[in-house]
Amino acid sequence: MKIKRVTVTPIAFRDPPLLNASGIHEPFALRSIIEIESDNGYIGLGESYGDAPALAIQQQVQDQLIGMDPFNLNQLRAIVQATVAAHKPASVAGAELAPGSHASKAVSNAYSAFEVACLDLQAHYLNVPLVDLLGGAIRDEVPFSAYLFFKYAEHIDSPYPADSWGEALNEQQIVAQARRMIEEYGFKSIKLKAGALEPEHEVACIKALKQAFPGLPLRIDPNGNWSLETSIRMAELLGDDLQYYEDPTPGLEGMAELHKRTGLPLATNMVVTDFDEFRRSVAQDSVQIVLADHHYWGGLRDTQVLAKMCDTFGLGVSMHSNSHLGISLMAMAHVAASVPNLDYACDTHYPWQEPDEEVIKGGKLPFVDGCVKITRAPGLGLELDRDQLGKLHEQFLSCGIRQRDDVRQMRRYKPDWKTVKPRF
Ligand SMILES: O=C([O-])C(=O)C[C@H](O)[C@@H](O)C(=O)[O-]
Ligand SMILES: [Mg+2]
Repeated sequence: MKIKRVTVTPIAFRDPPLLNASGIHEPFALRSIIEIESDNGYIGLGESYGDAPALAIQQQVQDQLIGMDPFNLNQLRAIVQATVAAHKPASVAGAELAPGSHASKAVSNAYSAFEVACLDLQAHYLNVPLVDLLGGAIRDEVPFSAYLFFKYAEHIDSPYPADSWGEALNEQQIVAQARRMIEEYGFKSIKLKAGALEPEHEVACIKALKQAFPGLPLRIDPNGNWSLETSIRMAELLGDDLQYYEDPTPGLEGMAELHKRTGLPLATNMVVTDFDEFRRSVAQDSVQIVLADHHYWGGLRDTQVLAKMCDTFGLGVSMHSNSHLGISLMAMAHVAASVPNLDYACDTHYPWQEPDEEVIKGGKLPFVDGCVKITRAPGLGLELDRDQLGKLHEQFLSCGIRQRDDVRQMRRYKPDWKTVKPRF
């Protein structure tokens, strides 16, 4: 079996005005959809970053895969490495919130984009679910958490009508957002994206969530926007309210000191983003839970390696997300299903994406009781809806955004918005 055709299609989909440590989401999020077709008619799908630098590498790799055996993932890695070495990728503004967009992650992120599509193709050829190529499913239902954001009701100068979630800036609105998400999807744990408003206010929102949903595990993620002192002060207010404390303060050293001073379990997708940082983190006990993300950790199989390393060094493992569609969700679910020590519900932005903006046949994937179900369908069990792909590609062409920049977007609301970090 040989690869006959590789297509990388950039897409844009509507994204709500979600607040974070950098600023605010732009009205469109970018992704790329990868299709790999074999000479005997099988197709594998992948989804990755659609920002210009990531897209440029994917487009440089795509034609080099023609004629390759889709089982030869070592050859894929070599092609990606040579391509990245030849074209030094540009750095990306605001990459800390989307670590896979960072130039240093160019190999792992491009490799991952094509690895998922090759594994999907292999699994279709063998007529088995993709997870079988990862050692088989330890669980066939993968739990996800309700991922809450502070948000405005609508985008500034919005190119489309407001989303149905409304404003969420105070305790009542955040509890209402959680209630809707839990009622619609059945999530059994809650994450609050923080680092956007005053820390005491964000902690008050956690307290309100605790009161409204007693017994549900809670997490807060200020994306490194709190100083060490603020993080300690908030830890005192939070007491034992949290399942884990995600990236409150920047840097491996800051997180190590915070853990030493509070004893709280710290999770990260910011200070441990590759195996070198993993090694440095273990040496100083910076974090206790690593949030994996196959998009920048070098694919599904390297995510399994990361999970094994976490197990070896006594760390927990959970999963990070960025704005994404169903191919990414299913790839996340398949690898999560294969990892024995994935003991936490994974993050997902999927509920924030609009129901009419999915590129797979059948529309948006369901969560049942907060879980994505792994079926026995071959591969990821997904088929592309070409009309939808075309529509979201047209939207990419017309939306004018080529690189995520939450700071630039916030300056449209607040012209003197600073990038200083930590802000609080
Ligand atoms: O856990 C995280 O840090 C994220 O999910 C990063 C994302 O970029 C999030 O901050 C967002 O979507 O604004
Ligand atoms: Mg995070």
